[in-house]
Amino acid sequence: MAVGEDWSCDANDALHITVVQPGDTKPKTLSTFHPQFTYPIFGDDEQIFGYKGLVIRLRFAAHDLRPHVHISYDDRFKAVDDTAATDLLGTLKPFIPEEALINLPEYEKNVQEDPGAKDFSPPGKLVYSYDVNERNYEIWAGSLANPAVQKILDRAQVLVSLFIEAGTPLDTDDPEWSLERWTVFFVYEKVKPTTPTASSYSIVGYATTYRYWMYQRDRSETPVVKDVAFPLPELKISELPARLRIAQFLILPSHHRSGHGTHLYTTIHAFCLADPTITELTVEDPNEAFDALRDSADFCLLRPEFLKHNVNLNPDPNGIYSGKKRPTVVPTNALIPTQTLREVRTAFKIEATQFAHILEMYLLSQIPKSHRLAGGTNLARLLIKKSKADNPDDRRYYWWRMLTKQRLYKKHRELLDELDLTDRVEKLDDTVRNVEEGYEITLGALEGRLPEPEDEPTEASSSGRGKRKLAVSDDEDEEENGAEAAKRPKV
Ligand SMILES: CC(=O)SCCNC(=O)CCNC(=O)[C@H](O)C(C)(C)COP(=O)(O)OP(=O)(O)OC[C@H]1O[C@@H](n2cnc3c(N)ncnc32)[C@H](O)[C@@H]1OP(=O)(O)O
Repeated sequence: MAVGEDWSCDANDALHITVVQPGDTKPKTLSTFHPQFTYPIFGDDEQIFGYKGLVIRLRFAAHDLRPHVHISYDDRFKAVDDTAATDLLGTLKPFIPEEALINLPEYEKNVQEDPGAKDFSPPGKLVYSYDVNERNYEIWAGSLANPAVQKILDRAQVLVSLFIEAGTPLDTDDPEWSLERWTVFFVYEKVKPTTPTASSYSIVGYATTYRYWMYQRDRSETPVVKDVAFPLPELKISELPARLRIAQFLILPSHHRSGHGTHLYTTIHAFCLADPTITELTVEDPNEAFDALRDSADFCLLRPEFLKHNVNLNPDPNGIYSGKKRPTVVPTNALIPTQTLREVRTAFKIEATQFAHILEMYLLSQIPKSHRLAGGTNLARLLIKKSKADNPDDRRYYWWRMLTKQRLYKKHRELLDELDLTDRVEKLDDTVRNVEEGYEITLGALEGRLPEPEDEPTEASSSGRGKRKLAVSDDEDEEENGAEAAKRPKV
């Protein structure tokens, strides 16, 4: 063993995840991919010490995710004093079920000759079917209290540590009443079985969701102390008002960017709409890719509703444009139909911050591009002229920025109030620009996919000047309930 030889390797490269299905004589590979992260298992450096040519193969049967771990390497570091090769099995054991540790021939036999495969159907109920490129897919949903759901989830959970940043596997040993809060959605492809005894299902992805009790107080009723008889009637958690929260959401890499994530998300959303006890759909720690998916899906969902109600920014709120006095507050109620929007949000069960994002994106899309930053509008001129700009689309854009700044200010008030006025204005300007750029990316990605609205906004020119300080107070009686419910890094 040469001194200074490099015995470390990248854990993400060493770990191969393989989906298998029965073949002619032994299981064959359907897809293979590497994890996105291994730090929850191998530490922050994602390095494994003590092996050359290391391959850790984590196999899953395509239908029921029967797992297997197989480790192979060319050479292993011989321990010197305290320095020894990583104990691979010991490190992996907390993350994989015990059943994954049998020998490979036995595993292959189990997959090849699985007597239950032919009649296997995903656990729970079939809730949605769809086609992509002439391939059929199904989404099944079941309670985590169902042992069949639990079994597949237990087998899949290691993927959370490998693909969802800061994701933690669920504890499926919880008491039944708690497991009943969880609904797991599985996406499967319906395939032609590879052998007469093979399954016709192949995993694509899954999501876990849970009911999160929502406190609701009827403010029209004065609270009174009541005499009630004990014991109190038993409460069923499934009957209490709740938010539904998406905890983990995963599509296997071999199926990415084919619309499965969107189908899964919209199915979960439809599940919320159909359940009268669920008031809102929220998401736990969404990442950037999930945000992009959710924003596109929610935009497509809400856009027809906004069009139906002619939602648009009023370029002349309260006749201010024609008046002499400049407004000192953002006249929200005069700018947008707040009551209608509240009703749309409630009906569609979209969480408040997410709804605000989609509304802002929609209102921006209604301003012709040449009057937005992305189309090269003259912002310096607009900031002089402000709400007195001659062109209604310039005024719309001005008010769009003010509305968005108002939301951002409310959300980050504590932080912003620590800054002096000039820095605060600059910070808000930077933030609104970032937000706008993000919306433009999503709108750009959706371009061409959306039906053209009948009344397209018109293009026009702008000019003028003026000066005024930033107004961030609000005249809207805003509904605070749940506005910050989901943890979301996005502003
Ligand atoms: C609550 C949570 O669990 S957050 C964690 C989410 N899960 C993960 O990150 C695990 C690993 N990644 C995945 O499972 C998948 O990549 C997902 C779920 C993020 C996306 O699933 P997909 O099936 O690929 O999404 P889908 O094909 O429906 O994409 C819809 C849109 O979302 C956006 N999108 C999807 N993936 C990405 C990405 N990696 N980066 C940026 N945008 C993305 C795009 O706008 C895409 O439309 P396009 O493909 O036409 O451009």
